[in-house]
Amino acid sequence: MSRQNAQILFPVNVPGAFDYSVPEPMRVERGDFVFAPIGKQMKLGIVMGTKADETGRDLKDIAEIKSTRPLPDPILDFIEWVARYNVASPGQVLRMVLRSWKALDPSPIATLYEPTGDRPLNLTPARRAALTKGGPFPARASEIASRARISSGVIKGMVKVGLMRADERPVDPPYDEPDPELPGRDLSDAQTAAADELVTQVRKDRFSVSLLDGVTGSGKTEVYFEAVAEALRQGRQVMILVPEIALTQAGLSRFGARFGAEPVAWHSSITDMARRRAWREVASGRAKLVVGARSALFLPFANLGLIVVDEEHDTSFKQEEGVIYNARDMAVLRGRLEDRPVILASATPSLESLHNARTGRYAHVVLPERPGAITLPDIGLIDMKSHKPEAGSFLSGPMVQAVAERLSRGEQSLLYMNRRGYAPLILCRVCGERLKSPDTDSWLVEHRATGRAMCHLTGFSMRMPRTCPKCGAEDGLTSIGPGVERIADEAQTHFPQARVEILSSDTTATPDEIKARLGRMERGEIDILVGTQMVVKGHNFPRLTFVGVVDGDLLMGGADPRAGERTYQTLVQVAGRAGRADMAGEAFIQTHHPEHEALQALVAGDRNMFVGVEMEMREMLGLPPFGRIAAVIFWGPDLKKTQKLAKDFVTKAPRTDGIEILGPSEAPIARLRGLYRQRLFIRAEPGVDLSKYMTAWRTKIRPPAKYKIQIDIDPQSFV
Ligand SMILES: Nc1ncnc2c1ncn2[C@@H]1O[C@H](COP(=O)(O)OP(=O)(O)OP(=O)(O)O)[C@@H](O)[C@H]1O
Ligand SMILES: [Zn+2]
Repeated sequence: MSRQNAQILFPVNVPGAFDYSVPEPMRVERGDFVFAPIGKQMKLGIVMGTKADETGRDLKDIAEIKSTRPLPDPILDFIEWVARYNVASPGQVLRMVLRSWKALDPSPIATLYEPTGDRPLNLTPARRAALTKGGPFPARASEIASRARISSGVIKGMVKVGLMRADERPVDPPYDEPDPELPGRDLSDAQTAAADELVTQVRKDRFSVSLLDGVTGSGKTEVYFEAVAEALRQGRQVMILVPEIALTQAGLSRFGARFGAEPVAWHSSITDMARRRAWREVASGRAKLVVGARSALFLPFANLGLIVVDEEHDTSFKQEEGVIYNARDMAVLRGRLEDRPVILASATPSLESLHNARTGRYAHVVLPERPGAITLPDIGLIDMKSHKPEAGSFLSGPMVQAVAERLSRGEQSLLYMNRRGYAPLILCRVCGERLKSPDTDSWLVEHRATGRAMCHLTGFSMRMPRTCPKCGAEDGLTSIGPGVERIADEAQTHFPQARVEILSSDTTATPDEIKARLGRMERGEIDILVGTQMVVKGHNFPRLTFVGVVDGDLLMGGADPRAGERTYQTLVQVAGRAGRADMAGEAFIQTHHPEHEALQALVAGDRNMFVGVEMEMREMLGLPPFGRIAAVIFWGPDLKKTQKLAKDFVTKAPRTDGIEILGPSEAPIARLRGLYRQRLFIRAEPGVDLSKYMTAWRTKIRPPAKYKIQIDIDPQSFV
């Protein structure tokens, strides 16, 4: 046998894998974890491939194989494909897979204590505290001690007298198994038909994509639960991707209720310990049901059976930093590499997915109505040109009237305003100065509840100044425009007796407060809820019958070719929160442009009309799904040099047919955290491999230190 060479990929941002020699008698295989020297360090990497050494090159030796489960083939392929598609380095993608090194080792073993069940009457206070306040059990002595505010010695004493039991156990136990045989809800005929179609795809046990396209409240979740149950019956694992803000306890409990065990939750704010446990259990194939935000896509499933992307149109599936990728598209790619079915669910599918369904690439599974006698809400427009509120007010007469009616009937209203804080602009009446974020092209937003002025782009915040920072005038600063806090104030002024609360993803509200507020809303303890985007996601409030959109024009305009689509999607989703139980719902949208086609389609309840107009426009302009686009953003500390970098980059464009270059020009956010931003768009005809083209282009220029070239394939954000 000849000596083996191996290509090792390290989780670092370098162009690719490095060749190493495998010293005899060591043998490695694709997917093995190894230690190898890189620079002066010994680093853990992964074997991407091996070959017989024919060249006799002088290569460094691999130092050691780590004894752990190798990464499965499909995820190795996935790493390479994600990198290629998004013009990133495979090492950066590997880093997203290996979020927890400790997960590669078996669970640490510790001495864990739990009560024996013996409970004599004459307990000392410390021992009683250990039993009543020390849980959940089993736990380490130190954990019990700190929860019960006693010393660890007490617990050891309890073992001696038979009140506690001590065992050596893994700290990270496996999760409870979901049970696919628990009964779901009784499905309507339409829901049953849809569920059957999805179950059939799961039984075929190979790659397919189904678009589950059902109106708001039609029971999409109940329907895809049947497909999930089928995959679990096969003994396989299921990955469900949801928008990050849908990962609330209420959201997870729904899975728990259906399958008898809480799913494994994966998102950006879980603890390191939870991350390690989840990763290890997913890799072993034991964790069966994972519900996660977009990064769950990079978990190393051993035996994946089904991928579901819920709210597939949602913009939060796009990661905008580091490796820029769209989790919905990458989920379809992962399904293809794993050769397993994928379900994309939405009440407002993206035009790309609709196009794929219409052209037959995706199966189209449609739920045209809500189950039973429940109907979709009626939607009306309020023309703000003829219903102008007084200066400094933002709710029109008809809107206030609609809320008043609900209040008199004991029903709930939701006022949607997608702006956090009190007012989006702080202006000096004396000198005209606007309060701006330092080093960033963005206005400061007044947050009255906390008394601060904040930048929503960078997180900068300062105490709300009393005098104008420019002219020094006292009491000259005034707030322009509405945010949720201001709308809540106005609603409270109209209805002094009403229980008004705000729901927004603010730094001031802890997850527990948000949970409590959602609970009060569900139980009918809030009359008027004023909320941002956060209220849109998947909530069911049975007594909510009126939705008022304070500013229907907010999402429109600008240079964003997706603005129409976004407006339509958001408004359908917000309106769709009304009348989901047995009381009919209604929605009003305040607008200055009632003639806008997205609004007209909404009122007519005619999605095809909107989609038709939008598709025609996209086809004419060669935009997705009829062509592809990429964005390039140039970042740098000096304006002139950033402009020059962008221009130089354009001169290096490889010559190919079917490519059009637009720009460079200043980005709408021209300065962020002190860095200037220039921007370029590339439009490609359908047949062009845009990723390959951009990769070739990218290698022709190396930005100077402190300058950055960022490539975004299929951009969703146009700032
Ligand atoms: N067949 C049924 N019988 C009883 N209740 C049902 C049935 N189908 C759905 N529901 C209930 O209707 C509500 C809406 O269902 P679900 O959340 O699954 O809809 P959805 O299509 O995912 O909604 P959206 O896209 O608007 O978030 C839920 O409270 C759900 O439990
Ligand atoms: Zn001033």
